[in-house]
Amino acid sequence: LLGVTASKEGDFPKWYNQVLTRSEMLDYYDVSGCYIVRPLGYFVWQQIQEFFDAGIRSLGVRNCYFPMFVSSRVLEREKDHIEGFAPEVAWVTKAGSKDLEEPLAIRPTSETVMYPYFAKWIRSYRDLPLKINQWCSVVRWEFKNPQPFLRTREFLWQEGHCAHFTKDEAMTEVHDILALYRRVYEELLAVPVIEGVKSEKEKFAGGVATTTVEGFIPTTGRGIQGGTSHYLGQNFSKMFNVVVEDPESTEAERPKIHVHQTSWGLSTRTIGVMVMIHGDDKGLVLPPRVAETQVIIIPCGLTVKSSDEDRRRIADACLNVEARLKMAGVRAESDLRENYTPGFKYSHWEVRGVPLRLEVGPKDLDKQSVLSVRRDNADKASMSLDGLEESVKIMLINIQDTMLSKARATLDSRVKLVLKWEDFVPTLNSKCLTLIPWCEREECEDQIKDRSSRDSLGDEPEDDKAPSMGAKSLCLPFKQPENPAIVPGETKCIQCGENAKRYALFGRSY
Ligand SMILES: O=C1CCCN[C@@H]1CCCn1cnc2cc(F)c(F)cc2c1=O
Ligand SMILES: [Mg+2]
Repeated sequence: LLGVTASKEGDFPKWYNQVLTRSEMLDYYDVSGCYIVRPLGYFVWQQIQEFFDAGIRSLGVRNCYFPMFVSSRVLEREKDHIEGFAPEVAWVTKAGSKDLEEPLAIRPTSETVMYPYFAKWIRSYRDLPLKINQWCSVVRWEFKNPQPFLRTREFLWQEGHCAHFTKDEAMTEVHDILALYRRVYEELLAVPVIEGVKSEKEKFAGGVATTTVEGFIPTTGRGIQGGTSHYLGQNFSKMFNVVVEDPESTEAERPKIHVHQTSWGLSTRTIGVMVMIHGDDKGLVLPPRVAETQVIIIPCGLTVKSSDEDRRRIADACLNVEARLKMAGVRAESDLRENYTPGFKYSHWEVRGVPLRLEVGPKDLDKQSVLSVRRDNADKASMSLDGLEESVKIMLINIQDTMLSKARATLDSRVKLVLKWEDFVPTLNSKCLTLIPWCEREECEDQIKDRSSRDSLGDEPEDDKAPSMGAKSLCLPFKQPENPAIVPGETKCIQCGENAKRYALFGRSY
């Protein structure tokens, strides 16, 4: 067994690689940008799927499946939708030794695949709302350096696509879905996120508005887009002619109304964010909600002098505790391997992120108790065998809550109000995000990115590495700071001096 030897603060990329591979969450693959999601990692994705699927089902969304191949005619249906993305599109051009009549794109997202069928299926307003989702993989041949889970050339996601008769109904759904994304992060992954709307520059160009949940990686001080829910308006329904007759009209030839659409996506990037935030120098730290093994039971206190009778007594006690916890719905396992020391086993399961360890020794048993050890903060506590199920369940809930509240405290401490431009770059350099009064003009955003990529204030970068990465707008948070509140017409944008409209969250990002 190899534990994690890299330090999270010392060599983050190497640490991240070691945590993922030595916890057995993921393995590398010989196609650059592609990775193998191993069972421990896949279990996390399955918990996310189960939770999110139940959530969208209760919103009336039905799952479906569309082909992964898109003809060039269909993909390039609308030039401006696709133009910026063309370099990322992967194409199939041959079958065997024969060239295909026409090359087929592998779906990078499914708007152009689905919406011709929306036009075919939606005839009357009674066919609305149409609410569908698919769980699938998509391929985007990104050229920026790949990172497991965070930026991969193929990734698993869900993409929801809905059509509504009214804008209000569509907007309500956009926010309902964003709330579900927030719950996936906070309730399952114990990751706090900031909800808001994207700037004009950062939004999905094909839509009208993009709402987002933004995460934060404290080790690098960088923000990360966690999931997006778009209000598409009538852009795509005009492009694909998705119309219904106006039910209110009394004319013979009733006017056609273009439907109001939404689309929303969440991917396996969620898993990378969770690992980066909670992992430590012993390896993976899993929130109990998504841990395949929540409790590992390990015999201890036995020595070479221990009698066979003692060994059997301890082993039986472990199996009994395991059975009781399983009966109570806790995902518990015993590690009774003969040829490994307790210490070896502790490390083995720590690198794998198991949230709670129970040590079962002769002395504990004499007292009808076991020793519990938490993975998140290493706290030890003796637990009576009497009522053990309840004690363990309460402990797991406490671990889940503590992980979220710690991560939230860190996030809160790293978001700084910046009211003067001269504080902007130094705040980024201290691994923080900034909340700034902002004019929301696209050219101002470009200037901010440029002025923050060079260390333009003359203070030399700490080391002579490449100049720091520019800051981008992450979102305009729904929760706006109230002190000091933006005074329309008075408060100025800290970069360009124009009137500020709202506070914007800016930072370096993935
Ligand atoms: O972000 C979502 C949620 C799920 C459904 N799609 C939307 C917008 C996706 C935006 N996007 C994102 N990336 C893309 C990459 C491509 F190669 C390409 F051809 C198109 C796109 C592209 O449209
Ligand atoms: Mg992209």
